Amino acid sequence: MNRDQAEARGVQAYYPKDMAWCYGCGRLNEAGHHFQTNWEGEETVTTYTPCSEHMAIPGFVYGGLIASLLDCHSTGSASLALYRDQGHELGSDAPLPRCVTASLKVDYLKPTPLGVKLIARGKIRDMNNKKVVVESELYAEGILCARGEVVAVSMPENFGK
Ligand SMILES: CCCCCCCC/C=C\CCCCCCCC(=O)SCCNC(=O)CCNC(=O)[C@H](O)C(C)(C)COP(=O)(O)OP(=O)(O)OC[C@H]1O[C@@H](n2cnc3c(N)ncnc32)[C@H](O)[C@@H]1OP(=O)(O)O
Repeated sequence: MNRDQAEARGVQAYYPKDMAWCYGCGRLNEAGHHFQTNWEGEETVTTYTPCSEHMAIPGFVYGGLIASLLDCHSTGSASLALYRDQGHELGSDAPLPRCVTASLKVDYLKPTPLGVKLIARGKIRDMNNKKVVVESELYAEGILCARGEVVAVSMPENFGK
């Protein structure tokens, strides 16, 4: 995959197979959302268009879906940020940092409409070599509908053991 393709596909296209099953962003999970996150300047961006099955009340998106979007957007953003900090961009051969969610906070500011493209925009607020704090805003048709703050942490070698 070259750098142009990587930019079109996002960081999740680079997760190794055993890390590509996440319900939110794993490309190998057929039932999942396949969120894709990439840089846009100094911000990170993930887009998704929810359909009727993602309903909370008629016309509006279930908050859990918004949390999922902000979650994977943020762990993807954290991987991108650590990777860039190490001097790499997508398309390079160096292994990507693996990040999991330590903390996820969502503020729901406005009802989020179904059937339109949602755009999550993230900023890296704080970072060291194993922790990244990502603040995000979620827009629908230019309206700020939710805010998220995630602490993403490098996945320990002994994760789950
Ligand atoms: C060729 C190779 C390429 C590889 C590419 C791989 C890329 C793909 C990788 C992965 C993709 C996976 C798909 C996406 C995943 C989507 C997101 C999810 O759903 S993840 C599942 C839900 N999350 C969990 O199950 C975590 C469970 N929790 C834990 O495992 C631990 O609690 C963990 C790792 C989060 C923290 O472990 P500790 O507490 O031992 O780590 P300590 O070293 O003490 O902390 C590190 C820093 O984090 C802060 N921290 C830890 N927990 C915090 C919290 N709850 N709130 C705030 N800060 C926290 C600490 O204060 C510390 O900060 P200070 O460095 O000192 O500034």
